[in-house]
Amino acid sequence: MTTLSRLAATIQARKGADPESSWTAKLLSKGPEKCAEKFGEEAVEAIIEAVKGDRAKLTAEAADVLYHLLVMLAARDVTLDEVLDELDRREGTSGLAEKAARG
Ligand SMILES: N=c1c2ncn([C@@H]3O[C@H](COP(=O)(O)OP(=O)(O)OP(=O)(O)O)[C@@H](O)[C@H]3O)c2ncn1[C@@H]1O[C@H](COP(=O)(O)O)[C@@H](O)[C@H]1O
Repeated sequence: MTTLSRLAATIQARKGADPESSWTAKLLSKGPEKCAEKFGEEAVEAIIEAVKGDRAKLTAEAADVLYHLLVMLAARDVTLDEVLDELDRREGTSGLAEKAARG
């Protein structure tokens, strides 16, 4: 199992858990909208560090982004495997070719 798939499994296991027992359970208990808002906040924090160019802070913020992305997906019952399948489907297709095909 990769780090990301282990984290996704942990997050999945937190669904329905006592909100007082874990940060993830607490966030999930607030609903998908709150999870999405939190993801947005973490993404903005990562953007700020990317613009500033601080590698260590960007690394930490990127970890927050990945965690909060997985929580947001779990809140809407989208699995990491579904996202990875979509990436697999795109593999080998140039981004430029895909954009051109869209017209
Ligand atoms: N990777 C993470 C992770 N990254 C960030 N966070 C938490 O996300 C929160 C977001 O930070 P903020 O500073 O934005 O939060 P805040 O200011 O306290 O929150 P607000 O009041 O602003 O909403 C922090 O409390 C972090 O601890 C995480 N919490 C959990 N995990 C993973 O999830 C697993 C399960 O955690 P629990 O659900 O807490 O058991 C852990 O073992 C980790 O592997």
